[in-house]
Amino acid sequence: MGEVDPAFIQNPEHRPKLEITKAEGIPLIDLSILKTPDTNYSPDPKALEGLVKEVGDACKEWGFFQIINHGVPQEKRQKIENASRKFFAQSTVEKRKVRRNEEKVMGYYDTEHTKNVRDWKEVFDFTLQVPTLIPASYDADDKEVAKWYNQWPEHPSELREACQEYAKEVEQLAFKLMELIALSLGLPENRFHSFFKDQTTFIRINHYPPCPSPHLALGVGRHKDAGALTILGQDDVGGLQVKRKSDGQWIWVEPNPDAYIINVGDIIQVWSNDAYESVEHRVMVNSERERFSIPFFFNPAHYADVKPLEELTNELNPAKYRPYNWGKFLATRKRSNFKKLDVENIQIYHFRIPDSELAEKLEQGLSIK
Ligand SMILES: O=C(O)CCC(=O)C(=O)O
Ligand SMILES: [Fe+2]
Repeated sequence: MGEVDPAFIQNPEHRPKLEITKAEGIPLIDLSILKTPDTNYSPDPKALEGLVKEVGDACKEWGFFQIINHGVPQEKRQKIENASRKFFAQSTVEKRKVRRNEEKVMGYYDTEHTKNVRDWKEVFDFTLQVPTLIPASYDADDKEVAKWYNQWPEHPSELREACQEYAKEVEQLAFKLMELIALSLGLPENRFHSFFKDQTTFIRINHYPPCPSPHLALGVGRHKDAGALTILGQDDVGGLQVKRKSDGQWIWVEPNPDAYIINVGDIIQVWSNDAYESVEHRVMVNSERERFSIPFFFNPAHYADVKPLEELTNELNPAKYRPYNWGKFLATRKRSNFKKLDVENIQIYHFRIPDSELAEKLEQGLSIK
């Protein structure tokens, strides 16, 4: 990646301003009360109630928050970061030995596009479950299921173990967070667990090299995460910006290498019937320092039909989405990642029930009362 190829250049309205808005940041939440000193430990109910409220408020107001004292050992995080640095420092030829393609969906990739503009980054993807089952195609009538396997590079040889150990730790955290989110919606704490039985979760290691034109390109263009929940570790460089719900301003997320950034994905938005929204974010690059980040995309089983939870809908708050199959949604997304399509990617609003129809349902609901 030398000078800026036109493929990387954002339309003027999407180019980042280099003077950044630091404003009041996304909420910082301390999870230390969840730490389990022994197996019979359960947190003080009052403290837990306070924590659940903090999580619920953050999901409602921002769709994003940071957590500290999250229980993922610093040493595991260091190990994956160190191995990743070594991996990306190699030549393109070496890295492309584990290049992703239409059949092998996991591995190295350096030409990803977000909203049809190329991202200034290279990535390495791996799944948690091996193999991960996923529909073979995006065609709704095709019932064939394919298997995703990981591709591990020869160098550095420690990358594989570092990734697997890290994934186990973050997975536990992901379940804990889903419990807090369930409680915050007034649901039993294990309400979401079964969706993740045959999860399609994957982890991405992002490397953003220094960019000669940070005012024209983005590390990742504006987007929302399609899965349930994202747990993002980032180094001390910074670059992530979140679109503030209250006024649509792009807010810089102050990097804290001890914390994780959590964001609600599209699936939680649908499950919660819009009580919590998946929020747009993007990544700025800079001309001096490379940056690393590691998102963990917590995704349900491919056969999950995503729809508003019955407990969260009623005649006065009818379901705002038609059900959609997660596997087909993901397969459609993966397909367009490879080709720079001129059409818009599949989005949850394609499944949204039109307001006029919702108003009609609401009227019917009211007349029953
Ligand atoms: O690198 C980051 O801070 C965020 C990356 C991201 O949003 C993504 O990969 O979906
Ligand atoms: Fe993202």
